[in-house]
Amino acid sequence: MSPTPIATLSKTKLESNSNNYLKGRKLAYAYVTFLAGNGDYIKGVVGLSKGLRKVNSGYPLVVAVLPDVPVEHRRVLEGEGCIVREIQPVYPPENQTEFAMAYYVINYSKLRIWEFVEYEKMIYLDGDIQVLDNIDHLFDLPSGHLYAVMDCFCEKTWSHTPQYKIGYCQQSPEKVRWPEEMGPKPSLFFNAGMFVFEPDMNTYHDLLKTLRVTPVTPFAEQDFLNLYFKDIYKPIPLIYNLVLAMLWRHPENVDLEKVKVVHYCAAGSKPWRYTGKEENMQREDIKMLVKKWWDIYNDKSLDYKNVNGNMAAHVTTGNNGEMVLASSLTDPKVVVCAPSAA
Ligand SMILES: O=c1ccn([C@@H]2O[C@H](COP(=O)(O)OP(=O)(O)O[C@H]3O[C@H](CO)[C@H](O)[C@H](O)[C@H]3O)[C@@H](O)[C@H]2O)c(=O)[nH]1
Ligand SMILES: O[C@H]1[C@H](O)[C@@H](O)[C@H](O)[C@@H](O)[C@H]1O
Ligand SMILES: [Mn+2]
Repeated sequence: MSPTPIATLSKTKLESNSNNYLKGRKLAYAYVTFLAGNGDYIKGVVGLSKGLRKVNSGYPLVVAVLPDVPVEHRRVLEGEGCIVREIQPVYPPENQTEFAMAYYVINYSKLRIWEFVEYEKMIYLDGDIQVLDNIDHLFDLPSGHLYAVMDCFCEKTWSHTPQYKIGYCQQSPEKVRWPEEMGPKPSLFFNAGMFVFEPDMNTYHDLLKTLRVTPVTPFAEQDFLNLYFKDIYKPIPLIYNLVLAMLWRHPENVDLEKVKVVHYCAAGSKPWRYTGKEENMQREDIKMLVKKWWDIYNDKSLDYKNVNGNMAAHVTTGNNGEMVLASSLTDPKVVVCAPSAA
């Protein structure tokens, strides 16, 4: 049985809390990212965690880790105030992987985050994402939908698709129109590096069941999620997930000043691996964004242990096994979820 959600807990318990910062907030919200392996993506996650703290996010960052993430890396993340949750790998059906880019296969494991039902709503962020501005308000979007930013089809990573072959992109659908003879226009397609979703056990089981009978395609879980959620998907503005290629493919759509979330997904743009050698990587806007990431990553004042008087908060376990939210400001403990009856 899953923990009792906050809504069913006694009101007085919450109202008796005197901390204004926590008042009126739904506490069963969290950010979530995903980490696999013992490589350098942990740097991305640490950078993301510090970025969320810098913008005074009111919710914790859960890191869903695969079993191959070494214990030292888990300790680093906990030391950053993250909640580390181990998940088991999800593999695509056997004999189908030949069609998937091997690199993406691990990403199917991301489906496990639907299992995190102690949270009512979560915002998933890839480890190669940085937040430049607070996006907590996205938790207030009406429930019942999956929210994400529309992808761009113009990079070579899309060369296997009919869209790429004819030069059609949903970001500028008037430039090259979708020809009638090619059938119905493809559904809107989101980039799966960022999305707002509601964990739910029924959805979780159905996702895994459906995956078993779904052919594997090049963008792996990104294609799968797009297919699965196509009826409830709602696009949100690109300021919530700037896929870097937008800067040179659709500059007319981008107002960099307004961007709140940057996704370093273009080839050669991961800040912790940046050399500036790959195509487009010498652009001034890219150099500026890579520097921004490093400034956050290197900022010691954003380390969890150094944050005093900041509104950082994390979920911890109380004496009776209940989940509590502890703020570093006054350390009031507010029950988020009652202990599991299981
Ligand atoms: O060795 C790895 C590889 C990936 N990751 C995690 O998996 C995420 C996805 O990988 P990338 O960010 O490198 O992938 P892209 O942004 O290039 O790819 C996009 O397409 C992918 C298709 O599988 C996913 O949907 C991904 O979320 C989406 O942003 C990473 O951010 C990171 O959180 C690791 O932890 N270790
Ligand atoms: O448009 C994006 C981009 O090209 C990324 O580099 C790729 O990894 C994504 O999955 C894709 O959707
Ligand atoms: Mn990514």
